[in-house]
Amino acid sequence: MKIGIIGGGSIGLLLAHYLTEHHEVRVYVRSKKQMDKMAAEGLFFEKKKKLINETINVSLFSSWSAEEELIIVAVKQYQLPSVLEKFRESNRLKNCTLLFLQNGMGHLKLLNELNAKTIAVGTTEHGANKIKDNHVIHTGDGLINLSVYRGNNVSELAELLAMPIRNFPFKFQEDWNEMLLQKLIVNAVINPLTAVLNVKNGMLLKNTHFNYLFKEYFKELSTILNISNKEKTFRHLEDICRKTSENRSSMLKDLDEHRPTEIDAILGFVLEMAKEKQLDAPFSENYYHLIKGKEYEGGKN
Ligand SMILES: NC(=O)C1=CN([C@@H]2O[C@H](COP(=O)(O)OP(=O)(O)OC[C@H]3O[C@@H](n4cnc5c(N)ncnc54)[C@H](OP(=O)(O)O)[C@@H]3O)[C@@H](O)[C@H]2O)C=CC1
Ligand SMILES: CC(C)(CO)C(=O)C(=O)O
Repeated sequence: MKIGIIGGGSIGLLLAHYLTEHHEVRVYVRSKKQMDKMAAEGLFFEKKKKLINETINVSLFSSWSAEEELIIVAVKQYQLPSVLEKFRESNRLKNCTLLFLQNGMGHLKLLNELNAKTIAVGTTEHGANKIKDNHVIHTGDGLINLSVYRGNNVSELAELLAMPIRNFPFKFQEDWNEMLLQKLIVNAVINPLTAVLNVKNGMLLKNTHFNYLFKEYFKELSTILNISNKEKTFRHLEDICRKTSENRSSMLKDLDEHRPTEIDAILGFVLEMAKEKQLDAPFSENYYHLIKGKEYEGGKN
């Protein structure tokens, strides 16, 4: 199958490496510098200190013309508007299946107006880190959950699922809302807390004061998001925190590196839900503004 990956960042390059095994893949980047480097030197894929150099088809996204059956969008949530603008200009989008892999749920309302054949959403449980324009490190094994958000022609997703890739599983989920909520709650608790407190994920369990905030904040979020099995979800959250105890969360890293964060996609969405349901959200509101304030200050901790 022909697959286009929009965004040659950590997740885009990770996907390019693994999907090339069974599919005809092309990565669409936005800078000519990155395209030239990848074209000249290939992609360097690193895992557990083993380095592979391979050829990957690469083009500028400005030249994208919806030729692929499956388009995977691997940009950050706040980078979606310019991608969607180009999608809307294409009269061939109706033939494509789009798969969006952004964290959070703030982007869903943006997808409704697209006239693609099928719109799928996914959550990524891998860790990946792009260290150069053509060098990505697979830092943590996981899986990608997929679900259909709109449309009923799932042939491209079925093809993806039917050709298993070693160490890179895809898992189909019936309920997109439940799938995204489970990931949202993890990111909504761990990311803002670690970013405000400037600590690794594990410290939210180890430091009794931070752990108190972790628990109280989960209670607020699980009410706003109407989480049905609160105990099970809380255990899952603790488990992720334990498994990633040495990680600096992506939000903390974004602030460290003076980049915008995905706070709008994550807590912006939570605050909209709270408003809709007329629920108080003191923790969420505070963490939202603390992170926005840090972004404004240039992310200096
Ligand atoms: N990295 C990880 O381990 C994980 C990431 N995720 C989620 O996956 C999503 C992607 O994250 P990640 O890969 O880390 O992010 P990165 O910032 O590494 O990559 C985003 C890429 O998108 C590119 N991009 C932005 N706008 C455009 C455009 N208009 N056309 C073409 N390319 C564009 C950027 O290009 P440029 O470099 O030129 O700015 C960048 O290379 C996020 O929502 C994140 O939360 C989820 C779980 C784990
Ligand atoms: C699971 C977690 C919290 C791991 O750090 C993550 O997804 C992130 O940092 O964005």
